[in-house]
Amino acid sequence: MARTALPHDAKAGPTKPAVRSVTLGKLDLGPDDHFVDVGSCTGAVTIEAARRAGRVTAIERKPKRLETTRQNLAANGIGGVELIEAEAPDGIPDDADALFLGGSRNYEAVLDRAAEIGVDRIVMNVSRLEVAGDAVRAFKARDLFDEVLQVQVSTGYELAGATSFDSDNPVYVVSGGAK
Ligand SMILES: C[S@@+](CC[C@H](N)C(=O)[O-])C[C@H]1O[C@@H](n2cnc3c(N)ncnc32)[C@H](O)[C@@H]1O
Repeated sequence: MARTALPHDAKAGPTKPAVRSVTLGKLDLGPDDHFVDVGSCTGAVTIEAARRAGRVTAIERKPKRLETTRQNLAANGIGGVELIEAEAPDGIPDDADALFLGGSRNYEAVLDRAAEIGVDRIVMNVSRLEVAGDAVRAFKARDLFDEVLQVQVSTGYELAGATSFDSDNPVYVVSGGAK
């Protein structure tokens, strides 16, 4: 798999590489899938999803960040992604097979829409504990819940000829889908 270059940054994001791996593992994308990235921001998840899914739609409410998604997609040589400036659930297409919530604004309405159109795989990443609890309850209330993971990653770096570790904050990865 090609490395993901993110030469253009944004105030939020990117989803860290190891967390992207877990997220994309849960999404299990293939060539028949239409994937929707809600809150595409730097485009880090959009780019890696576009290498796997047949179709990708990226939705971002902030125009500057959507432009960052566009620039980073181009920097990775990826075309064909539909970019929508909207605040989801607006913009979510009827034929979505898999959906990622990287942004939590309106997430209950996004889950309502995902349940209504029968999205098969849904992943939401959350960093704040209380929001994670609320998100788990929201997945369960709509019969969308499968699992929540707490992902905590430490990355090795060289220190005095040996290896030490830098820790990232934990991320809660809530996953499931319409039954
Ligand atoms: C933490 S960032 C996502 C990071 C992204 N996955 C990446 O790798 O760069 C959250 C983003 O979601 C956007 N966002 C939040 N709620 C949204 C919604 N309902 N619709 C569209 N964008 C949303 C925010 O503007 C922000 O850019």
